Amino acid sequence: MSTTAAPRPEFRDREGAVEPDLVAAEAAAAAFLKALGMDHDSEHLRATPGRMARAWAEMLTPRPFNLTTFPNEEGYDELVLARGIPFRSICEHHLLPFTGHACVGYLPGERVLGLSKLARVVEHFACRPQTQERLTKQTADWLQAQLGAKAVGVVLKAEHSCMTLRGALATGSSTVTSTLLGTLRTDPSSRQEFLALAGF
Ligand SMILES: Nc1nc2c(ncn2[C@@H]2O[C@H](COP(=O)(O)OP(=O)(O)OP(=O)(O)O)[C@@H](O)[C@H]2O)c(=O)[nH]1
Ligand SMILES: [Zn+2]
Repeated sequence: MSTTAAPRPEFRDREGAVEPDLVAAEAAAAAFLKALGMDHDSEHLRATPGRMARAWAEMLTPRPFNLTTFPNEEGYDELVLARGIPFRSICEHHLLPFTGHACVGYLPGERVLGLSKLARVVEHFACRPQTQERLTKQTADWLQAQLGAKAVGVVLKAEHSCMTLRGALATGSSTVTSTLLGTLRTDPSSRQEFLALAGF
């Protein structure tokens, strides 16, 4: 009996995005350090502009991944939640990192998503200058559009270094954001169940 493999399209939503120019980024990093009065001729700092360029390119370039879904043969109709997904992103206001954990869940329809993809989609949208609100909503909207899920919930809790290591110096503070779609938004008991399972 022949079986037909389920489609596994590679997810890239930034077709046509400009590849990082590491040579130009290194020169800009060197100029940046010089403008801040840093002597990058010292042995420790000599290679720093190149490291800066590669580090920022790494943090701002999403890794493509396969959208592996499976038929929901058992008709599983309860929430699927992945909790404690670590993520790091870059605040678009200061270009400083914010880091935390995500809880991503959905109520399956005809297909279920490979579990690791719940983490990969957060990482995907995190690899760009972001606000926490947008990252939360993009993750939820993507899941709903891709899966035809009956409900989607995303909660992020993060520490913004722009707020803790400088400026307000609000050490230890964290920011929580959530996007609930479908029945998680409209049905108070489903919403309550999701938030209880999410542990927020
Ligand atoms: N809503 C939202 N604001 C953010 C996020 N990341 C950083 N910010 C805020 O963006 C704002 C930028 O404010 P500005 O007044 O232009 O910048 P600033 O002078 O450096 O402000 P301070 O951080 O208060 O020193 C700050 O209040 C940051 O806390 C985010 O993900 N969401
Ligand atoms: Zn910031």
